[in-house]
Amino acid sequence: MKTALTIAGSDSGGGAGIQADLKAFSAHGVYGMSVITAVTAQNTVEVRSVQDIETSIIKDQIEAVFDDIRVDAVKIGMLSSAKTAETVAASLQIYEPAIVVLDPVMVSKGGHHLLQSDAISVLKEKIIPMATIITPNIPEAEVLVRGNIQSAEDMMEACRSMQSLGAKAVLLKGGHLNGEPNDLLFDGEIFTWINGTRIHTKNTHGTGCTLSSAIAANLANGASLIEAVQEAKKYITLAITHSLEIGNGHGPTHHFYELYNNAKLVKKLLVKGI
Ligand SMILES: Nc1ncnc2c1ncn2[C@@H]1O[C@H](COP(=O)(O)OP(=O)(O)O)[C@@H](O)[C@H]1O
Ligand SMILES: Cc1ncc(COP(=O)(O)O)c(N)n1
Repeated sequence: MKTALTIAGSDSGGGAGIQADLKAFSAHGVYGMSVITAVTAQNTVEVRSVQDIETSIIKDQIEAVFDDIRVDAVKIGMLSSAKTAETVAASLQIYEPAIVVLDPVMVSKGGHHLLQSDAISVLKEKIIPMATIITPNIPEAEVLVRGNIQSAEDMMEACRSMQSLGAKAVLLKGGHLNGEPNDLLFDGEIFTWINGTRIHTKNTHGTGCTLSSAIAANLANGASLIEAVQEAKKYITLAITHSLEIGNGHGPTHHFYELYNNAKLVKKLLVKGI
């Protein structure tokens, strides 16, 4: 069985962060592991408080996993502080994981800051250069490139600028712009639009976490970058289509194990002509 490790924050409400990542890994048939960077007291409405985990414990968690278990892919989410980002960068440098999917989480759907501003330079200088792919949304990309992104041309320019920070590829998510949620993949040479259809729901808590974890799981399972992203887009679309009316705020996406796996099985059988 392939394995994936998420390095991210805990969401007590279960919709985003570590909890969403592990659910997405399982739905893809990948063995999930976790390094917790921060504990958030959170539900579908708000983030009430955040406790950063001591950096020595973050380092220990990373070492405990890598010293014992083969890690096929790493997904990085909420890093919270500059010292946490420094610790994650230094620890990963020792193990040099081949696949790193970075979701540069900055602000929650409810507007709570999940990354302190002095951590942005560490993210840019030390974490992004080790990423196979980074998956910013529009507001996160605007912080990383220090500019406004409104059009398709702006998205292309932002991708180029972020890729030049050292990531192998960039998936700029268009969900925060008006119109269809079309994402743009740039691998350093080719631009590919990964188009979507907007689902009208408020239940989008954890969509970014889910998408990046699905990409990590697909890469762990041996998919090419473009296949990993295209399949993950199908997965997140299904997960939003069947999102859950849980809580009073932004409800979580549904990690639709049976439907997702059945859909893949039917496709396989059709290809084989069975
Ligand atoms: N209402 C929606 N309907 C369909 N797809 C969406 C919707 N909102 C976001 N997406 C897609 O979900 C994925 C996660 O994006 P986004 O919500 O922008 O992430 P984040 O949680 O980082 O803000 C992207 O592929 C985006 O295009
Ligand atoms: C621990 C943690 N990590 C990430 C997010 C972002 O998810 P969203 O953008 O859907 O609020 C979150 N709310 N909490």
